[in-house]
Amino acid sequence: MGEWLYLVIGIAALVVLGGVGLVAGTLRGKRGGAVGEVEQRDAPTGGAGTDLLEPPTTTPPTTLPPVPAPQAPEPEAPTAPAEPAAPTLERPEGTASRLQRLRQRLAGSQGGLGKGLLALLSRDRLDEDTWESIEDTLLAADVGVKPTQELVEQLRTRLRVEGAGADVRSVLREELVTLVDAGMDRRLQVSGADGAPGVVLVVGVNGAGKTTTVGKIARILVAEDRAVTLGAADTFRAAAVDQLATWGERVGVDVVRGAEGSDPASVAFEAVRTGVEQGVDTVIVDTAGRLQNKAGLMDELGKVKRVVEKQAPVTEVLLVLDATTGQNGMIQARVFSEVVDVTGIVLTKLDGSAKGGIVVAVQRELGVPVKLVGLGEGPDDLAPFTPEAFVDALLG
Ligand SMILES: Nc1nc2c(ncn2[C@@H]2O[C@H](COP(=O)(O)OP(=O)(O)OP(=O)(O)O)[C@@H](O)[C@H]2O)c(=O)[nH]1
Repeated sequence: MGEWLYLVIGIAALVVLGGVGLVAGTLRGKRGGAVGEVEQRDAPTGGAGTDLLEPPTTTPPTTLPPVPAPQAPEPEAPTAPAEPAAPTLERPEGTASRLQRLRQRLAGSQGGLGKGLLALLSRDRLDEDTWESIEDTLLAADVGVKPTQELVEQLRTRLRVEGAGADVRSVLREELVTLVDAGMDRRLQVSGADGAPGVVLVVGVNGAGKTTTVGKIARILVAEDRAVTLGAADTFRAAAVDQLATWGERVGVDVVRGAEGSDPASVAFEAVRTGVEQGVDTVIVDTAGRLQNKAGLMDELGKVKRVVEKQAPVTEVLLVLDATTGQNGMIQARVFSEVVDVTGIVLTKLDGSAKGGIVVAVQRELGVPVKLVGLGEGPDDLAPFTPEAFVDALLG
């Protein structure tokens, strides 16, 4: 009996131990499936009890950069609707510095004429050959035949009378100033009467520098704190209208323009009407310069002047001439002066021509003073014409 009891207890103990092992094995198998095959194989295994109790590690692999926590997008600050940037206005160059700068340029382009004359006149003997060379020098500079003969005659007389002690330079200076005619009134008529604006019509053939000159005059007036309106009545060339609009924008001056090909007279009328309405000091009108025939030109410019004068009297008609065109320029000058009452001449491109003598020739031809000279393509390269400064630039 005792032996049977030992046998039953032994079997019972074996059954209990086997059951415990079976349960533990099953539990271990369940945990491994949850983490994944690779990790289950490589992970260091601790004791069976610890695996069961601790939560699976969630540490990310160190080779991967930490994933930034997603952030809620920041609300964008409300932006005010963008306002168009105000154009930066240019400040045109003041008169004093412009004149000083341009005198030097004039001396650069015209100095050869004066120096050439001085060299010839300073010879020990002024024989016929020398006088002929003096004439040729003046003619080559476009002074014109009659003024050349007059000047040579005057110089001959004075140098003969004053003899060997004559100051050749000052004699030449005086005679040149007389030739250029210091007595003419060269002021620009840019002011109107009775509260009306001054009205300046700018005429001339295309390419002479009309539009550029209108822009440059506007800058001179703006530099003098005058209110200005521009009229783009050169409606035959769209680019001329755009060009003028740009000149205006740069100094904050209104430009009245019409559609391409519209009636120049109506644009001119509108420009002056706007100027009167806004109470500006000066309206400058750029006109078209088609020279296809005199009758057509006369019709066009005559009409512009007539309609403009319904608003305010025209105070100045400026004829723009390209100094480099020589005799051609003189022919144009004649035609324009027959069509409109030219009151002043603007000689452009004197910087690119050694033929400053055209100043004398054109004044003689038209009986009208040169009032302004263009001395470059820069926006402030326009200067009032003064005979003394001109002659000094010639003589260097
Ligand atoms: N060197 C030099 N060039 C000038 C001068 N004045 C004008 N120009 C140039 O001459 C060219 C013609 O000038 P514009 O003002 O367009 O001539 P325009 O008479 O109005 O001609 P359209 O616009 O065709 O009617 C431009 O390239 C100007 O820059 C000047 O005094 N010196």
